[in-house]
Amino acid sequence: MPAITVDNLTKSFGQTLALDDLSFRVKEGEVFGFLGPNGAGKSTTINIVLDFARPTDGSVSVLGMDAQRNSRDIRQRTGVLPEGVKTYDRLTARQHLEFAINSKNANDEPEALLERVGLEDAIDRKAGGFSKGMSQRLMLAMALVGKPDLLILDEPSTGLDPNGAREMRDLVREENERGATVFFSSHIMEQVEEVCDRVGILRDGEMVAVDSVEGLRDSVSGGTSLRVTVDRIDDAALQAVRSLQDVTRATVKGEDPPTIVASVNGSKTAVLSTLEDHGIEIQDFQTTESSLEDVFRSYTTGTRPEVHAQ
Ligand SMILES: Nc1ncnc2c1ncn2[C@@H]1O[C@H](COP(=O)(O)OP(=O)(O)OP(=O)(O)O)[C@@H](O)[C@H]1O
Repeated sequence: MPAITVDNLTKSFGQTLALDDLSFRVKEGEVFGFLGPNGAGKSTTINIVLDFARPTDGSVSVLGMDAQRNSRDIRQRTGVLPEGVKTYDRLTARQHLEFAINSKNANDEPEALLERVGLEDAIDRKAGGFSKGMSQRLMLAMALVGKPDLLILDEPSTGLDPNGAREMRDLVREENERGATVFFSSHIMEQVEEVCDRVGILRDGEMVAVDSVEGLRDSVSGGTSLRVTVDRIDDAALQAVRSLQDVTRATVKGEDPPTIVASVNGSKTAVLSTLEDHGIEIQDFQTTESSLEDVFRSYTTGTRPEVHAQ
């Protein structure tokens, strides 16, 4: 049973079509990164999953239950970090957690939870004096209450410094190892790379790709750039490289010594052996993965790519 099933979901706000017949699944036990540029519809989707907003059409089921009819039961088993941190100025960190623990009938210790998010020293301070990152950490600690089966985190790294962002990734991993399914949104591809089993890319309310980060990289043409420094190059050798099945492009940069820059989707050794077969001596070579920025850009700007889904 998937942890989240979104079927043909549509949401309009007046003339704005925020979600357009959106369908996808989040498998039980996986970390699923929900990516998209500003305004793509990530928060709208999450709000419908949590029944904070109602769909115009379509349906959502969470942990096998209908998102609208069983929202109370779903929330008991789900930890949520909503978009836009809202803490209560007059309550301390401890009081925030006591509130969350009571409402979930859980038996967690506030100290232990705050320690996990690096906020133990501020346990008896009022949240009104917290920085953005501290508030975000507190909200995250609240999401962890009751060992939820599903964690839904909307832009969890907002307001966190690089250390905080790394700790956030560690927490996601720990929770996943405990058995929780994690669904989190981000508009920064790099943030999802280390922790996500799969990534879904949303654009204008439609899913344009669902795959592993590796798979997404491979799907973008010229996924890897190979640079080969050689003693010399001739037309025949260059044409032979260009005609290889896995090579989408090959150019020569520099003269002394020349460097061949090739976009390769598969085997890189074929490029090297083809050059050697033409009597060309390889002095050095290196490969560069296309950056995740490139992948994200290729799916979210310009003309729409073919849907690449698993
Ligand atoms: N309450 C609302 N009223 C009107 N339009 C809305 C409302 N909520 C969202 N929208 C519109 O729906 C679209 C999707 O917005 P949404 O907040 O879901 O995007 P997002 O992917 O979460 O963006 P961001 O990364 O900026 O948070 C946008 O065009 C937005 O203006």
